[in-house]
Amino acid sequence: MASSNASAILPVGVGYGVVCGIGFFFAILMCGISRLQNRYTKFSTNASEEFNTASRSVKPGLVASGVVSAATWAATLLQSSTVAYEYGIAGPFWYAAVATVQITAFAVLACKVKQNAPRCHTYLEVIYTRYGGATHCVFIFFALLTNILVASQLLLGGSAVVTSLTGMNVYAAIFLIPLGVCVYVVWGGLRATFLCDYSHTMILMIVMLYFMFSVYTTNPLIGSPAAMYRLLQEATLKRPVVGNIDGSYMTMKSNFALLYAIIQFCTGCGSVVLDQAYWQRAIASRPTTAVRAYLLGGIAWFAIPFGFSTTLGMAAVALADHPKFLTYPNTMSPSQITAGLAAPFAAAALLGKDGAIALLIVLFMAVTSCASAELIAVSSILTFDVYRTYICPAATEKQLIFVSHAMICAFGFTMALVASLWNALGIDLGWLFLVMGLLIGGAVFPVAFTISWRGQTRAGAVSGAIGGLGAGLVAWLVTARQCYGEITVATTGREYPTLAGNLAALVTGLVLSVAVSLFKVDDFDWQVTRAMNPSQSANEIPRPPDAASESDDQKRTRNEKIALEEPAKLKAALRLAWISVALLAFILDFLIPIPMFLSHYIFSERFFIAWVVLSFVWVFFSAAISTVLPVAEALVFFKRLASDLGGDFSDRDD
Ligand SMILES: NC(N)=O
Repeated sequence: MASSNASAILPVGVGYGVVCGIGFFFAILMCGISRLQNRYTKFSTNASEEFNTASRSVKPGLVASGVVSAATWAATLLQSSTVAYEYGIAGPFWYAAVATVQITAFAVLACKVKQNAPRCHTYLEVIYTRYGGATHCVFIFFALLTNILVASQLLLGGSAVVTSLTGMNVYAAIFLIPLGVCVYVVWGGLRATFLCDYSHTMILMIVMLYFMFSVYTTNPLIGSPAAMYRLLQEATLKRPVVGNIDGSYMTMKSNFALLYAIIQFCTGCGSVVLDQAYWQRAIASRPTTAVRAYLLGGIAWFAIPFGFSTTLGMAAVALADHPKFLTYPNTMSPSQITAGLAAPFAAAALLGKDGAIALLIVLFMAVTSCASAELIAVSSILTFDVYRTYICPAATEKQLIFVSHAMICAFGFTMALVASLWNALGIDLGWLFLVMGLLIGGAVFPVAFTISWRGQTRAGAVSGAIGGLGAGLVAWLVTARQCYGEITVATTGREYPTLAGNLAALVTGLVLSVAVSLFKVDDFDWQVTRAMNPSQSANEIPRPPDAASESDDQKRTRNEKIALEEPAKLKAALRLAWISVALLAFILDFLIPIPMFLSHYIFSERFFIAWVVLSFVWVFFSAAISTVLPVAEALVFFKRLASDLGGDFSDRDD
């Protein structure tokens, strides 16, 4: 089980300090920011449009930072390092390359939702409007399943690390991590999660650079790319990688890394397309900038798993038999590997207690900022798709806000409960990550087609989702039984069963939704979904006219109206999205890895140094997109806020 604390190198108080102290620090900070927002801007957190969609006004830099944050799970840091430890340099590259293309591909859906349902709150509302209640309920199931799997993975990964480094009780960690997050999300809604995303991503970048500079420039145990290269060559001789050419850690010719990439592709399709958190960021952004935000966010996110695990995952390989490694004289056990402990153990070996604390902080930032995105996403589903649709269609603004708040708390508790259940059953992060795609993959294409293909029928959508789930489960269990003779947690978490299940679910969902729809193809009129929620602006609580510079806001509203009325702009954005995604997929998923795979290339020392330099450059570029761009965009706002605050203080002095 992941909760072993034999290797705890920090006192238990540090675990509680990080989880409670930092959690509540951010809760108080975000509550203060929300008060400033209510006082000095026209956006009130007491309006449900603002609470759940940030008034669809967020600029692309902040959305990009939010995309980076929503996509940065515990797994992004831990699982990517696990695959570096298991498969060598190919693991981090495939992890980052596959998921980056999926995140940027969401730009296409972001554009489609702006074109075809510009006033929806959730993608499920589009399904309800197009196909009615029964189909809606089927997809609510898949949506909530996705959120529960993603959110419980966060807590499972986060708590395993806190427990292993500090000895903190694993259940205490699972329940305390979401507590502070619930407080600030209840207080500030979606805009608070964007601001929190921003601050957490900035800290994450700083700590990541701290690790990178230590490992590759100063640390006495490694200290340079050349030393890392030498240690990885020694590791190849002592612990060659099965399925890699010459057992080398320094090659893209890694059969199991390639298998992993396919599983990652299937899992990632589901966790992007079915996660309301991604749709929410598209919905929150301005129509004409949603595409840019997703392209920037996806490209920026690449640096996180790539940079982090090319550093700490590879350091875990290099130092696995060093006396400072926490498992010395043994190497990591299979359960420690699959729980995601390669990176924490490497951090502790490299930098002792400082490294362990830095790792705890960076992981806590990833877990809490993604948890905030999940909380507000689920709250929107339960508020708009369950409460307003089936329980109280005439709900007032006050009722919607009350339900949103209650659902955030309810989901915070539920994610902790489910994570505790996984932990009690002995299921860890690695298992959940590989299995998730086969449970949700069937619904991926039906959901994507709902917003993008007028021909998909209700029967096509439902049969694709349910048929995909059935096919995924059967392929998974049958393969586990056939390959390993029994169905256990261990055998069902292996590569071949999860590969079979993930592929079966995704492909069956695609084939059934297309084939069944073509049987009696639909000709849906997008005007129906474009007309959804027509009176939303009437729900907004008006802010006092002197509370903000109305001229800016009026200008923005006018621009957005123009954008909505100018389909040509959205068409151009869609073309940009398709071209960028195709180009990125070609470069990252074919041009770079496949020739190296086919030619069985093993990195030379110079090539490895260039690879490491690339990871540094990408992390700096990513930091600029996700931390500098949002501030640059908001300079005008900050100037106005400073003058409003100055005005208030001088009024008080008078
Ligand atoms: N978001 C992921 N796949 O780490």
